Amino acid sequence: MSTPGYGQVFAALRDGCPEQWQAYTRHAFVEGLGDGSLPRASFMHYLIQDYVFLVHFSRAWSLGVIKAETREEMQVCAATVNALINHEMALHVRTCAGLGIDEAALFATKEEVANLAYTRYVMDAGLQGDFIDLIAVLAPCCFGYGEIGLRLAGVAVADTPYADWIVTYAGDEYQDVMASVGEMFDAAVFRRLGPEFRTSPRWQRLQGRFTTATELEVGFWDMGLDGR
Ligand SMILES: Cc1ncc(CO)c(N)n1
Repeated sequence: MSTPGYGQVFAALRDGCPEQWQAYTRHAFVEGLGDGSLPRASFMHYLIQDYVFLVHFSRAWSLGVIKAETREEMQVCAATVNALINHEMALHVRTCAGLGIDEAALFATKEEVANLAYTRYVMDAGLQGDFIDLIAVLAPCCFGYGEIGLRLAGVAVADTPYADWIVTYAGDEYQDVMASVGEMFDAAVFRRLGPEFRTSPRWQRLQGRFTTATELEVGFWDMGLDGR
């Protein structure tokens, strides 16, 4: 199937680590969401950790407003922070509330090491580098879930209990934000590295950040499965 377009910089980074990208987006956890075979306990373990993930992920996106060099960059980062806090996290709150887990309990959840490692790596990469270092390390999370959501929406069995999750990421709200992030990322990289960005001395570092974040996404799914 064709891959949705989130811009040419993302496509170049993704194509620079095909094995890791495959391990992330075709992980057993993901396949279990689509065919409904994922154990409920694994899903809940993942979702509660993901709530905490999103708290720190939102903090990292907020750093984008600080590192931005144009109002457009600021605008896309601010809109993403809004989407994460006010929309995506609503899925987690709603799903957990249905099982009697209230938001105070979610916020107080103890982070698993794989979760902690991922978000603090993102935060540190963003603090150390400039705006495009930050977006490169945020990109696998954003676009990976966008790709996974769209693919699962096409192949998931009708009665998967995880339809709400799939729709959250396949839906227009998430996809529209991702399209604007992809456009902004292209413009941000062209602005700093020029159209021949792949030959820039900085490219390998951006690729390294992206690849490591992708590996940490694999670790996050593994953590979810371990919760069985
Ligand atoms: C671990 C992880 N990666 C990406 C996303 C998408 O925002 C998420 N919710 N959780």
